[in-house]
Amino acid sequence: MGRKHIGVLGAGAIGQLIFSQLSAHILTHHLSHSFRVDLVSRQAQPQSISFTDLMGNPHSQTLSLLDIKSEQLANIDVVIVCVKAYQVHPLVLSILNKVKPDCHIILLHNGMGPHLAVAKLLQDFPQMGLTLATTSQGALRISPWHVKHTGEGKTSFGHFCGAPLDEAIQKCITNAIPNSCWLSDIQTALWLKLIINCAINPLTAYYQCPNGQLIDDAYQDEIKAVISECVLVASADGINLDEKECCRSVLTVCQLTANNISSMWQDIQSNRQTEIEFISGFIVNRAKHHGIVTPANQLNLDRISALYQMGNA
Ligand SMILES: NC(=O)C1=CN([C@@H]2O[C@H](COP(=O)(O)OP(=O)(O)OC[C@H]3O[C@@H](n4cnc5c(N)ncnc54)[C@H](OP(=O)(O)O)[C@@H]3O)[C@@H](O)[C@H]2O)C=CC1
Ligand SMILES: CC(C)(CO)C(=O)C(=O)O
Repeated sequence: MGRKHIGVLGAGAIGQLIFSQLSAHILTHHLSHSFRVDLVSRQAQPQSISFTDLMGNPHSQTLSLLDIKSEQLANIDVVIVCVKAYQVHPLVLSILNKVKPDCHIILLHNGMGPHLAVAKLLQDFPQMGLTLATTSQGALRISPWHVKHTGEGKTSFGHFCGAPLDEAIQKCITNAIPNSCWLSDIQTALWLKLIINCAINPLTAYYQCPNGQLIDDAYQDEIKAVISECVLVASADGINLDEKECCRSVLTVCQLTANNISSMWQDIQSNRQTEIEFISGFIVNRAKHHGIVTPANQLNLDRISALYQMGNA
């Protein structure tokens, strides 16, 4: 096997975290003859990035950084796309003709929907394949090139369509990322994460509270209504989830991340575009497709869209 080239696309919080984990693994296990990892960015290029681990220890990672427009994209065997849900489709569209004809694409983001559009794009690239992933690791970008690992958590990967990912690369990725695994059924894991985001993100952004506050009785009716609608839509989409288990998972995440400011509340605070269209919006759209009504998710979609518009008026 020749040296496999992994490109981490998107030098944000999660992209820098995944890049740091992969490059530390390749370095400490002397695997640089088999694997190379580059962070692919559209930003000006520093020599190194800083990474603060969960214990608060600082690390400096020599950066192997490619410009998104570089011709070296043509050497990449697999790209791990770590951008916001609304950035996925334009980014993938912009690289498809630049990477290897059999390049494998891994999407790692919150929310759901972009994979369907990407799978459509891949119909014109029959040698390519698509893997989907979800993570509950936490990362915070302290400055453009300094990311802090803020929470450990599981990362799951699974095949979606096209050619499957080379097993040696799969193994390298799961060995490098703590608590990560390859699942035969990634869809159920993605739906569960989607439901957690539908329940927590819009409510914390609307009520302007940390995740832990949603444990209060005052929020339980709203949370249950959101989850109940999501489970119904998931079932219509062929994914069977237990409503009570979903409620327990949401509660557990609120407890484990009690002091977290959800990504959606952070986005609203900074007047940044949110991922609401791919969280509550995905549920509302799939519900319409199946003729199901989802007033609780529609309310969250409307509330967050209005908050974003107010912030940008
Ligand atoms: N942060 C976290 O703890 C967690 C995040 N997630 C999810 O992971 C995904 C990524 O989140 P996060 O890393 O926090 O987001 P960030 O906004 O920090 O990172 C996204 C990065 O992608 C870059 N980017 C966007 N479009 C392009 C493009 N066309 N070409 C090159 N680079 C591009 C952005 O560049 P620029 O800086 O120039 O805009 C930015 O650096 C989201 O879906 C999020 O919800 C999931 C779990 C935890
Ligand atoms: C799980 C949760 C809600 C943690 O904050 C998250 O994924 C987010 O903030 O986007």
